[in-house]
Amino acid sequence: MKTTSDLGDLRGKRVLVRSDLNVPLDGSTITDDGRIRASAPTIKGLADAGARVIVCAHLGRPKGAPESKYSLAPVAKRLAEVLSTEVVFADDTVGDDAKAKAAALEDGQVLLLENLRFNAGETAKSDEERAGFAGELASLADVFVSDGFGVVHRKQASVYDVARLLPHATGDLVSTEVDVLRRLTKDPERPYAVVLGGAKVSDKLGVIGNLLGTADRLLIGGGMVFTFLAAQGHEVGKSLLEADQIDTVKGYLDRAEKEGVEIVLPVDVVAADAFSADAAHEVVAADAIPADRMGLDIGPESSALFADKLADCRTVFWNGPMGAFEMEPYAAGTKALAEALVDITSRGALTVVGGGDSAAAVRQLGFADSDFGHISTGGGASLEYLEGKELPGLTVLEEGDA
Ligand SMILES: Nc1ncnc2c1ncn2[C@@H]1O[C@H](COP(=O)(O)OP(=O)(O)O)[C@@H](O)[C@H]1O
Ligand SMILES: O=C(OP(=O)(O)O)[C@H](O)COP(=O)(O)O
Repeated sequence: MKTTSDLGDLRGKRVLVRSDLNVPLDGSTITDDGRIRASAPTIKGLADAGARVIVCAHLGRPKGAPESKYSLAPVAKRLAEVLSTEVVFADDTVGDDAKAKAAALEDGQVLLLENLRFNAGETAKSDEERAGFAGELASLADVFVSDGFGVVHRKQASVYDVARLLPHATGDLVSTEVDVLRRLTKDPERPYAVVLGGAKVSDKLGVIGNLLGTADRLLIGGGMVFTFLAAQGHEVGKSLLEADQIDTVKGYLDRAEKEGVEIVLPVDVVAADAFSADAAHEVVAADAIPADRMGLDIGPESSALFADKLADCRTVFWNGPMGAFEMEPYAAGTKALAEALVDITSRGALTVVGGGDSAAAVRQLGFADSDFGHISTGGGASLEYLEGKELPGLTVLEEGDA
C-alpha cells in the first residue's frame, strides 16, 4: 500500500482525505474528541506539505438526506482548534458550496465537507449509485488519502469507490491501526480474550462465528447480552434484542462448547424501567429480568466475574461498553472492565480498546489513553480485521491506482 510520501510533491494539489470524525455529541457539544485528535496529524501533514486539503467524513447514521442534528459544523470548529488553523466548512458535500470552496482553496488550507451520509449515494447498495456519488467527490480533488480507519469495513463511496477513481495512498492513522491489530492476529500471546458489548448488536453478533476460531475466551456485555440470554431460554424484558439472531447465537453457544472456547455471560444485570438516568433500577439475576424492565448494565457480580476471567489473559481486545455508560447509574460495569484491563496492562498484557464509544467511555470515566496498550478509533472495523475478514477499504488500497 502506498503512503502519502509516495504521492510526490503535493504543493498545490487538491487532496481528498477520508477521515472518521464520527464523534459522540450531546446537542452540538462534542463529548469526546478522540477521533478528531487521531485524524489531525494526517491532515496537518498534508497541509504542511502545501496541499489543498479537502476532508470528508460522516457523523451518525442519517438516512441519505440532510438532518441538522448530524451536521459536521461542530466538528469543523473543533478540528480548527486541534489543528490551530482555519478550517473552512462547506454546507454541502458535493454541491455548489463544496465546489466553490474546494476551488477557492489555497495551498496549505483545509476544507471540511458536510456529512457524507446526507447523500444517498454514499451508503447505497447499488454499485452504480455509489460510483456516481464517488465520481462527484473525486471531481473535487486530484488525489485521495484514506485515513478513516473506523470505516474501512464499510463498502461505501468515500471509502471504497473513490479510491478506484483517484491516485491514492493510505493515511498514517490507518497504517498505525493496522500495524497494532496485526500483532493480535499473528500468534497472540495466550490466553487471548475478546470482550464484546455496545449497541450495534446485529453488526457485532456476526463476527462471533470467526472469533470462536481465534480467541480462548469471549466475554459478552452491553446490549449484546440479551440475545444470548434469550438463546438460553431466559426472559429479557424490554432489553435490546435481535430476535432473528437467536438461533445463530444458539449455534455459537454449541460450537463454543465443542471447541473449548469459553463464552462468559453476565450473571446479574442492572434492570431499569426506562432508558433514562432517573428511571427506577435494581440489580437482578441475569436469568430473572422482569418483563417490564430493560438491562442497561452488567451487575456487580458480573463485573467481578469478568475481572477474574481477564486476570490471567495476556492479550485482550475490547469493543463496546458494558452498559449505557453515558448515564451514571449504568456506568459501573464499563468502569470495572476498564480497571481490569488497566491492571493486566500494568502486568505486561497487550490490551486494545476499540470503537468510538468505547474509547469515549474510558476517557470519560477518567482513564488515560496510556493506561491501555492501544486505543483504536475503530470498533466494528477492528473486529472485522481480527476475525480475518477482507475489509473493502483496505483491499481497494492494495489494488493500486486506477
Ligand atoms: N444494555 C444496553 N442497552 C442499550 N444500550 C447499551 C447497552 N449497553 C451499552 N449500550 C450503548 O452502546 C453504545 C455503544 O455501542 P457501539 O456503538 O456498539 O460501541 P463502539 O462505538 O465502541 O463500537 C453506547 O452509547 C451505550 O450507551
Ligand atoms: O463509529 C463507528 O464505528 P464503531 O462504533 O464500530 O467504532 C464508525 O464511525 C463507523 O460508523 P458506522 O458503524 O455507522 O458505519
